[in-house]
Amino acid sequence: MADLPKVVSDASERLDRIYQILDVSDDVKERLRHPDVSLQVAVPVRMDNGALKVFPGWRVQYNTVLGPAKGGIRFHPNVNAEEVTALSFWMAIKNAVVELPYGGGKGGVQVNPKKLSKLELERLSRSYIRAIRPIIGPDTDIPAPDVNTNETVMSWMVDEFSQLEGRHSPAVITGKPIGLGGSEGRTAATGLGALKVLNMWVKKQDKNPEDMTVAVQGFGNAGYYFATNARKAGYKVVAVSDSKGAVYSEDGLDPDKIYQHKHEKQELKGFVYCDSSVNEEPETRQLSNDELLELDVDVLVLAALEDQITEDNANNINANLVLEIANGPVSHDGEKILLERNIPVIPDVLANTGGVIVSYMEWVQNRAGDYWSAEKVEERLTDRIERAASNCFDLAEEHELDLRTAAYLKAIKRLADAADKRGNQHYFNND
Ligand SMILES: NC(=O)C1=CN([C@@H]2O[C@H](COP(=O)(O)OP(=O)(O)OC[C@H]3O[C@@H](n4cnc5c(N)ncnc54)[C@H](O)[C@@H]3O)[C@@H](O)[C@H]2O)C=CC1
Ligand SMILES: O=C(O)CCC(=O)C(=O)O
Repeated sequence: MADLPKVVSDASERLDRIYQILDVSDDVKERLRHPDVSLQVAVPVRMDNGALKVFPGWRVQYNTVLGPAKGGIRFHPNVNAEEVTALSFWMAIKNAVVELPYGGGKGGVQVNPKKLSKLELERLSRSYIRAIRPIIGPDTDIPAPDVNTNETVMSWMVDEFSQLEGRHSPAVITGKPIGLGGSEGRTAATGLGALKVLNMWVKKQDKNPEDMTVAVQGFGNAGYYFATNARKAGYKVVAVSDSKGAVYSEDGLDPDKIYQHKHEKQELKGFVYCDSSVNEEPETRQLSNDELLELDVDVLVLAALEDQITEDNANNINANLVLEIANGPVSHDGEKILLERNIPVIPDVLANTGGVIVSYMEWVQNRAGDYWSAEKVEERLTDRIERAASNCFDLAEEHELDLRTAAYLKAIKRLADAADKRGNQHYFNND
């Protein structure tokens, strides 16, 4: 038997604590330690110069006891088997936390998409779908966007799958543009959902958004929609960053102006804001990414990549609360230090579920052929994510757990119940 995935060994202490509270059979415990399917594929691409280049790709399905696998596709130079396995495990947990009828799924290609032309990117997207086609489908595994993939990439992928199947198959992938069966509200859902969870926490602490400062690491899809909605809700967004650097203003930034600048220049660096009617000096200043992480703010929001807070820098964090929108931005050891220092972490498996919740609604709409208004989507998102947040906050209080362990407790209970109900033969089809 291969070594256990690192994500499982990292979570083992947390799982042991959960098994003290929940009665979970040894069979289910053992099954949860291994992904169902882990597929590595070659993704060949004809480059514009005529050469053939092969990129490694993966699709992993982790525990599909609750339903088909669901989760995004990432294009990034650091993608590897271990990362995709961890991301698929977290998808299994988060889908169970928000009570979706899905297991965990995640995919990725090890590539720097910024170095590809648009046509090369389209060929890569189609080639990846051809490679993973045997294991995906509306009833088996439903991909979606993640880092460096977007609705255009999803359109090419749906088109490729539909051509291979010989029929239009919009429900195979979510995060599509509205004209191709996408849902209202999907693009903003991850950032907006995270804000709704933060608002619940703030209300519970008897705090007021207007008195709170926020720094946001990562200014892509998730970070931008969080920041712009947080500002509208009254929080003061004092800093944001992308991979090349950060900008800061004590008086608060306007995320929409920064978005415009980033769109024009492809980076935040160089963004300077000055309200000349009040001040001739620039009100913004540039920071390094590390400086952003160490700011003395009420909420530090992590919306970039994994392992941004680890045992190496957790002692330098000065925020009062960490909100994880990225998947896995605080390492296992980093979190231990934060919790010892009384800095709570609102975990990814709760905070970033807005995206997959609206993906689920897109899938439901595709299957019913009935499309909903933006208001209906937001109302359903709010209802589902607030219910999950409230469950996790209550479980944390009741069992004196940190919020991540409380979320895992809820998830493992659902996964174990479903496994038990499916019966012995589900896991032991040779018995
Ligand atoms: N887009 C979605 O619906 C969902 C995304 N997530 C997670 O949220 C995170 C971000 O995803 P997206 O916004 O979709 O990706 P994206 O590709 O749109 O944006 C990522 C952003 O992070 C920045 N970044 C990368 N390294 C950085 C660093 N060291 N410091 C500061 N900024 C850095 C990039 O420049 C970019 O602005 C990922 O972990 C993803 O898995 C989770 C749930 C759903
Ligand atoms: O929308 C989805 O299906 C999944 C999004 C995703 O990859 C994630 O939540 O990490």
